Amino acid sequence: MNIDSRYDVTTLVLAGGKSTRMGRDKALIPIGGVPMLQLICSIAEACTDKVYIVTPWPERYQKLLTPNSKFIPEVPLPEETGNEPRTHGPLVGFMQGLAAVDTNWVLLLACDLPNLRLEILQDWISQLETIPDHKIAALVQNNQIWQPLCGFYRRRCLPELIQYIAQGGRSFQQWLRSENVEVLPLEDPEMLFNFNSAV
Ligand SMILES: Nc1nc2c(ncn2[C@@H]2O[C@H](COP(=O)(O)OP(=O)(O)OP(=O)(O)O)[C@@H](O)[C@H]2O)c(=O)[nH]1
Ligand SMILES: [Mg+2]
Repeated sequence: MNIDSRYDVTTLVLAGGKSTRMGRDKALIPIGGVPMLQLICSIAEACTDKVYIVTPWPERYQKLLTPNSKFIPEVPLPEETGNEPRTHGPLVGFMQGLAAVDTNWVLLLACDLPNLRLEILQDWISQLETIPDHKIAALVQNNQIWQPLCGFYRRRCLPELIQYIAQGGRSFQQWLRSENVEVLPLEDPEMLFNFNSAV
């Protein structure tokens, strides 16, 4: 891996979902004895210099914090009323995290990727410098569907993202359809397996 690359990438880990399908907080499910959020942050710390957890409830995860990770507390958007649940989807969480980043690239990760592999992330990071300037993201694609929660975004996509969200957009797929995205290679799709229901 190009040793300079890790310093130009910040990891944002999204941990603000309601785990409705799973029925319990996916971030806390242990994998080999380690809560999944902690596992993801440890892997992220091994390949990027800065790691931020974007969540509306930092106090819930305080004890899991790995040495070089910090919280970005998520706040409701102005149009969200006090009666609504304090969560608004991964795209808004990503936007709020991105606003706090000062590197050119962001590695965005869900908190429920039990098969995440450090060496694959390192390999991707080492290739970031070859991605053409006009591409705002580099993601795995399966059957025309982008895998938005395990891939890279340029920080400069923030103004476009703010605009899309201000217009009411909340869908990664829809937003990405209007952007230039590089396809990331992934031989084994198992790495992107995520937990959604108890099996
Ligand atoms: N920060 C933040 N993360 C979110 C939000 N909604 C979902 N996520 C995260 O996005 C990732 C993928 O979300 P899902 O797989 O849909 O998980 P979920 O929303 O908790 O589960 P469901 O309620 O079953 O959809 C997980 O890491 C979630 O924690 C949100 O509003 N804010
Ligand atoms: Mg969800």
